[in-house]
Amino acid sequence: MNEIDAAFQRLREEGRTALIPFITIGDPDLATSVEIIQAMEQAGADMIELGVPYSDPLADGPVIQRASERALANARVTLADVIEVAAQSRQAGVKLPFILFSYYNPIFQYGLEPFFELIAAKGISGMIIPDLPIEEDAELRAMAEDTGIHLIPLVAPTSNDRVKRIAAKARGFVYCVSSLGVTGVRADFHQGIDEFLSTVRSATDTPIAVGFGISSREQVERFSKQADGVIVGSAIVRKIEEVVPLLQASETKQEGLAQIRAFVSGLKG
Ligand SMILES: O=P(O)(O)OC[C@@H](O)[C@@H](O)c1c[nH]c2ccccc12
Repeated sequence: MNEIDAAFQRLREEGRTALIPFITIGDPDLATSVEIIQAMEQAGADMIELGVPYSDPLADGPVIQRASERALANARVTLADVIEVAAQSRQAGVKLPFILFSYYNPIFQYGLEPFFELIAAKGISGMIIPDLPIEEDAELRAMAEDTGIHLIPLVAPTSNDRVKRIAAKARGFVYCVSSLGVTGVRADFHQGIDEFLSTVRSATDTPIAVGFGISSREQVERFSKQADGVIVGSAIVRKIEEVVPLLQASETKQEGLAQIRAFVSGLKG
């Protein structure tokens, strides 16, 4: 069974909602990313989105754009580097299911065949490709199905009649975007969010998770009532940005990691 499916089954049995952090790999460097992933698991994350830094992150707000710039400036982080960080984290004892998060271009440049060989070999359980719409994903979807690695689709409140088509093919979970626009911490969400989540829920038996703008325990609790998972990216990436100076000095690195751990565990209450 795919690790993402197993995680959701276990969470359902425990009556819990998945906490799914997103972090940009290579921010501030590749070795520290392994330690941040370990901190996420210690803080209670249930699976994790591993972001491939990209030069043109069109769907990202300023926080994640800056994280990508730091990663690309410090270490010129490639797709293969991100996948290697996942493998190193597994070797270090991290049990979390890994979801590779990448725009389509780095995957296309790498080549679909070698890409799937690599992620299958390195223990990636799912992938999210925000700029690959269902209308154009047939070839990649077929390869994902063959390898048993879940292609996790995004649906937005404006997806309307596409929701059913997207949800029907979903694997792993359906990523329900809570608001229009780019990623980034928000005080409120799309006004029709509750009806939207009900629509997605009724369109599939696949778990649904909500992301975009979520940054507090209250917001996590709010969405835990309607979804099987909650995704938090920018708020965590912003905390990492705040503690980068601590992470980059050996005598304060543990303090930096402790602050990240405290922030993420605070989301779970
Ligand atoms: O950052 P936020 O507002 O917490 O949203 C999650 C988001 O970071 C993560 O899932 C993500 C990062 N980049 C994206 C681009 C498109 C959709 C989703 C994403």
